[in-house]
Amino acid sequence: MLEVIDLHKAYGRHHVLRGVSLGVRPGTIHALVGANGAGKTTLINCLYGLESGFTGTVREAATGRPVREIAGLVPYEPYFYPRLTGREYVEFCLQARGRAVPDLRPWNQLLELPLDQYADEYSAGMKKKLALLAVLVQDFAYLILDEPFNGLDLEANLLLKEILKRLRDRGTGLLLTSHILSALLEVAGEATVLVGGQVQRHYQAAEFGTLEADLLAALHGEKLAQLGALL
Ligand SMILES: Nc1ncnc2c1ncn2[C@@H]1O[C@H](COP(=O)(O)OP(=O)(O)OP(=O)(O)O)[C@@H](O)[C@H]1O
Repeated sequence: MLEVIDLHKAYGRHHVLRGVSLGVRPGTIHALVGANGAGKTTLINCLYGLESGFTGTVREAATGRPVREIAGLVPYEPYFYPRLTGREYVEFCLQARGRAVPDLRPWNQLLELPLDQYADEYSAGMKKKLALLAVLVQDFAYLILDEPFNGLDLEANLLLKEILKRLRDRGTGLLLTSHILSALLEVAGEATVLVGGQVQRHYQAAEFGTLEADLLAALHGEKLAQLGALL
């Protein structure tokens, strides 16, 4: 299991994460839900070792290994060096981990990327797909996907949901963030709601029915009261 225990992170005086704990189990999709600025990306960056200067524990519980050794990350905004083709980017990711480069065609028959074009000239959706391709060909035990549906068209969204469910069924543990709550809750088995850098509540799938109403109340309590006076 990927474990986050009592994670605190501040940027200067801004205390962004305040005692966050959660677990991502193998064979489950765990949704990380929260408003803009709630701390989701910061949590992922701490978990993956892209941020330092935090307190608390982030690790794979069974082995104690650093998360980035056993997990693949699709960041919120994947970055690609100029003049690197899609194919070269995937090869670079694999070589950086000392892994052999497999035949990319089977996965790319699904994702349909122009792998011989420069990746920094791809559209936003194609960039997301390329970052996905780079982790899908690596067979990680865990995947951390920050807004994976962002920028994808309807077809790619449907396909991605199916890919995620099949990975889960094969035992992969997945941590997902998305502002598209319906897509997230459709695939997730559990969810953690972050409000202002704190865990507001952990939900199991059977409790998802109340999640939207709870979020509305937590984020917009005052506005709801105002709306009540209007409508
Ligand atoms: N490098 C940084 N330096 C200073 N403040 C930062 C930095 N990165 C993030 N923050 C602040 O931390 C807070 C949480 O940001 P974060 O990106 O983790 O939120 P988020 O939940 O992922 O939001 P979104 O849904 O908009 O992506 C925000 O107030 C943001 O301004």
